Amino acid sequence: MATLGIHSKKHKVAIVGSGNWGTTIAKVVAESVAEHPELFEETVQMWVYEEQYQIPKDSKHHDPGSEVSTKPQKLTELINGLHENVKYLPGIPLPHNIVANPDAGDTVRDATILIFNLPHQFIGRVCDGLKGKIVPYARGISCIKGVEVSDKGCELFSDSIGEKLGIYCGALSGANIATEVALEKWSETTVAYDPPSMDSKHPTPHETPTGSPRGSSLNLTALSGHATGEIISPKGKKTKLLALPSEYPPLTHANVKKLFHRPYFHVRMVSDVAGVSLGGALKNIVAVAAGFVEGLGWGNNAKAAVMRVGILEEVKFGKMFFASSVKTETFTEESCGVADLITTCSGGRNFRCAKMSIEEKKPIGEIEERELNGQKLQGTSTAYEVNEFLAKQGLEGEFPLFTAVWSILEGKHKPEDIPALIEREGSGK
Ligand SMILES: NC(=O)C1=CN([C@@H]2O[C@H](COP(=O)(O)OP(=O)(O)OC[C@H]3O[C@@H](n4cnc5c(N)ncnc54)[C@H](O)[C@@H]3O)[C@@H](O)[C@H]2O)C=CC1
Ligand SMILES: O=C(CO)COP(=O)(O)O
Repeated sequence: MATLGIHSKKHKVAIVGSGNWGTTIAKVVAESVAEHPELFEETVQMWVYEEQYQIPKDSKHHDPGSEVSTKPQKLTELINGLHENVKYLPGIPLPHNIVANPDAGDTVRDATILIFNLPHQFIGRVCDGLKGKIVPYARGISCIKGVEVSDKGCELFSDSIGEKLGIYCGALSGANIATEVALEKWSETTVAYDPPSMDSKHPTPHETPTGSPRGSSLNLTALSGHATGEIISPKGKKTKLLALPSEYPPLTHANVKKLFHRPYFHVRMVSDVAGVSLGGALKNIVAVAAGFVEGLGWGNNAKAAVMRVGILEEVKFGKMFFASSVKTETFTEESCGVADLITTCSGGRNFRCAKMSIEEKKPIGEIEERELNGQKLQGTSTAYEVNEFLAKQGLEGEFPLFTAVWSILEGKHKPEDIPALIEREGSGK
């Protein structure tokens, strides 16, 4: 059996995205790779969507005598010079082994582990630009909270990234308000990584084609000296994969955990990629509803009612559309499920902006623009995307809370209508 000591290569890690959560995860990972030099290369490249940014007067970096403070500068240069993402994660010192890179292709060059962490509306285009630029046997982890709705139906980002780039992609999601994690306040997270069987030289019986629940099949035909195989998504889509060469440490649960686990960021590893991804995506719609009732001044009982129905709709959505792989326990027992619902409905951006929109009687988009300094809400667009998907099948009535949020955003109903809308027969079952 191979031990880590005999692996001649280390994993190079790249982060695709550098917003509030993207930069926080870059910090987490940069600390971990420095702690595990036997597994990972020390430098972590982080792709930054380049923009000009002027350091605000109240920043500790503001120096009226310096050009850096008086004129807008490239964000990448500010991050690399100050070791801080002054726009999206101000006030948090970043490890010096993070390199901000404006060139996405250059960021991922030679990386065997790609971490995708962008607002979900941008990921499709960014992945298109990465095609042909990644190592063919790279493996991915999506930290994105959202779903992709298209003519093909409703897909997980882990699947659509995997399919576009021809790689296996797992997911990380949890009760993780970025600023708290960045400040190293303790939290838990869930990482779903179901190692493709072709990555193992000695597959165990349950990893063989007929035994694997996700159906990853092993075909030891040599291609460029590596084993190949294919992975089958929860929706039955097949993606051809090149095995991770044996020169690299295997990406077992234990090794993937080492990439993210910190004393202040506790990782639980699972295999339910669909459950983890859906918990993170769908709770954002519920958080908008929680913000609406809070904005009305209705109190904690009302918010709890919305959360109760919300988690039932999350599970129902998973079971109805991703039946082959989703586990109820992922929603009820893991950080990515009930815990994320609670934290986001308590203090997340979706909750806060929805609350303000009701209090100030202004569209939520206007509040987002004013309050978030370029950060993006995911709950509003996810409410539209999920509604589009449900409406096509005439299933809106099966998900009254998700539908109510869409309907309120559309101006067809008022937040005061939520109790009646979710009271419909069968709701929450
Ligand atoms: N912020 C948080 O507390 C948490 C966020 N998440 C999830 O992580 C994902 C990423 O969120 P954040 O890092 O917080 O992003 P963010 O909300 O800070 O968004 C800003 C990011 O979007 C980028 N951006 C803006 N326009 C773009 C364009 N046209 N193309 C590409 N990128 C562009 C900006 O450069 C910046 O990196 C989301 O799905 C979110 O739901 C998950 C856990 C916690
Ligand atoms: O996902 C989050 C916490 O886990 C953050 O939620 P918001 O995007 O609503 O801030």
